[in-house]
Amino acid sequence: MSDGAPEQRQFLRAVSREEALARLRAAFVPAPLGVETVALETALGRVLADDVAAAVDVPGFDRANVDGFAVRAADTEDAAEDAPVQLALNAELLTPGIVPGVEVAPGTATPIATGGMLPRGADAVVMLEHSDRAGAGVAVTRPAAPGAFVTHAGADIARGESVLFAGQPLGSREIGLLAATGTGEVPVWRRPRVAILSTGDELLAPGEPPRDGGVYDSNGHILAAAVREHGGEPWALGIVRDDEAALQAAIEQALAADMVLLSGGTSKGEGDIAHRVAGHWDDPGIVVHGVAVKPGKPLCLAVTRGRPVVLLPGFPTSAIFTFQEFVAPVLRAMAGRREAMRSRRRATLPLALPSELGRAEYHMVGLLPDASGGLAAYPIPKGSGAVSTFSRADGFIVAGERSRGLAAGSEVTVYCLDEAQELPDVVAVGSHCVGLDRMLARLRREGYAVRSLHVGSLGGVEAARRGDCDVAGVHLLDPETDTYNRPWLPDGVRLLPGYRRRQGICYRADDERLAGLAGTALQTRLRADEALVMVNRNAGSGTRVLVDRLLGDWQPPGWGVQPASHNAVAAAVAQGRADWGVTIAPVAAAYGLAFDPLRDEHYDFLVPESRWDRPAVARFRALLEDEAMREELANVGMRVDGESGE
Ligand SMILES: Nc1nc2c(c(=O)[nH]1)N[C@H]1C(S)=C(S)[C@@H](COP(=O)(O)OP(=O)(O)OC[C@H]3O[C@@H](n4cnc5c(N)ncnc54)[C@H](O)[C@@H]3O)O[C@H]1N2
Ligand code: MOO
Repeated sequence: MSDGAPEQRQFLRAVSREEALARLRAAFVPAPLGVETVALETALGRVLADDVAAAVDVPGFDRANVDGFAVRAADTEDAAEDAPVQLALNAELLTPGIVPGVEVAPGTATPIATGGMLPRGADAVVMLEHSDRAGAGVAVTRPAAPGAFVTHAGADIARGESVLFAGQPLGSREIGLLAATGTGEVPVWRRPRVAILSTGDELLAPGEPPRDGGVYDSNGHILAAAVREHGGEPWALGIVRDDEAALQAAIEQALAADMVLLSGGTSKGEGDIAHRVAGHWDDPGIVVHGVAVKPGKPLCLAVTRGRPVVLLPGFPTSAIFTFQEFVAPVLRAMAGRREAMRSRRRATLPLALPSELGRAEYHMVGLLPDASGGLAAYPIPKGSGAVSTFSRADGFIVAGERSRGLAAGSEVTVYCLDEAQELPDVVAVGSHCVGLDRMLARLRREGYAVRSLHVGSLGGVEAARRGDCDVAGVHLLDPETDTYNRPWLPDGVRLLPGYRRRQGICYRADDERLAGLAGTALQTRLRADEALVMVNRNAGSGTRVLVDRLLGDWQPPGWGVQPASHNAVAAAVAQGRADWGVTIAPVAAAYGLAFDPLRDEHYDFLVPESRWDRPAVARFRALLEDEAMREELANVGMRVDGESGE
């Protein structure tokens, strides 16, 4: 473009994951960066750069394994309970660390402690329990075979034996081995230094006060921690503004590292400048821009001055997912580590999962033990723009480039992100609610292991039907019967009445057009003033039914804006994108908005019959009757008094 407008370059042809990895490897062959020697105390997590052979035997001498007497086995051959063999005691006591000075001659014995060094002449130890000490002698009541209760020198680790090999990551167990062989320092691979930059004018460092339009830099921090987990040394360079010169300077500084990671600005928007900076390099510079995977399409892989420079997408789940899939293997190789193998599990997919043709789609899932002893994989319905998607998932499933999606009930392979979860005492799924959060927090404090997964009300209904959860929190309004939740109750599932959340109209308390108005007066004003903009709710939500009733045929300005959560409505009003909307009282309060009640929404729990009497579920049910709990719920705006469930 010539008019000064930012250039909008097309992505290079989006390549497959395999092709992207192959191109990167063609331009950069990852290898360990050099050796350094570190003290054993600081070796945890490092990777051995050389084999380590034992310089000593372990044990270093023939060692007694019990408290007793060092003897010649042959002397004890005829010993018996009723015919003990008498041995004369030598005048020394062999505690650990004492080098014996007296030979065990035939007919004699030397007192020895566990860990003591066997003296010349002795070839066995008689346990204290099989002897009677009498004056200057000892009566042995059981024969000892040669070698009894003795560990010979080098039996544990022999001098010269290789105890650990190059490439071995050092955990506590390896450190124990090294210490036992007297190794005080170890050769390890140098940790690759990875510079990490986050780009975007909107970014705030965690700890800074929030501001309108601000976004906390989560990518920089999750990446730094992940770099460390894979054996690198993060070099956090913080936030760079969307300014080409500033970014260029920051990258120049960052290239002192062994690898550079940037996130944000990979896509095609006007502020997306990172790839433009990388576009100037030709040594070889960008090798991949665009990968046929979701999340991660805009990933950009470059190599300059012999270093990989990776431009990760700004969306948090895309950023960390592409880091794990494309960058971590390279980083590990540079750290001297092998590629990590993800453990896999088979699971059933309870809900259908549509998928785009042409991109391999990675769907994050939460795993729940199902009724038949297997696992159910619940897709986490937030997209790659969400931070919580990757951070809360147990693993992911893959729908290939040619897949249009997976049917409900499919058997799937789940690639696990973490090692096995603790088996929970109580599994809560469904729609998220701060009231439920408080109840689960209480259960946790009481010692129950709680697992909660936010899969929406309909996901909750399905989980309850399949028996994959203990309680499913739902708030579904059937407009035909004007009833909450009960119409969705599957066979074999009970309804546990929960609490009610007051719904009503929210507006800014300082909006002079509305201040102080309530009830009919408020609604009349909303209709009268055409400058007042509403924010609607998504079709299918219980709140939308309420909004539709409130509006009738009227479609005020803002009607088309239809977010899917109570919080989004309150945020739109608080931030001035709209002037009023319908939300629940606790959310309106959290945003400091005025609130005029309309009716109550019922938030209830679906409990599979088979789980009703489980101790944790019984406790959960009891909590709804508990005075202190009710007070806590009331404090966050939940109404637990009176009838519920209808
Ligand atoms: N017209 C198109 N738009 C987009 C496309 C496309 O193909 N055509 N691709 C979409 C996809 S897929 C992704 S993924 C994103 C990637 O966007 P960018 O890499 O350019 O990232 P930004 O625009 O800078 O930010 C996106 C989003 O992420 C937030 N962000 C950025 N950095 C951080 C950080 N360090 N910590 C937390 N959050 C961060 C940022 O505020 C934005 O909300 O592009 C789509 N668009
Ligand atoms: O492909 Mo983007 O990385 O989905 O979010």
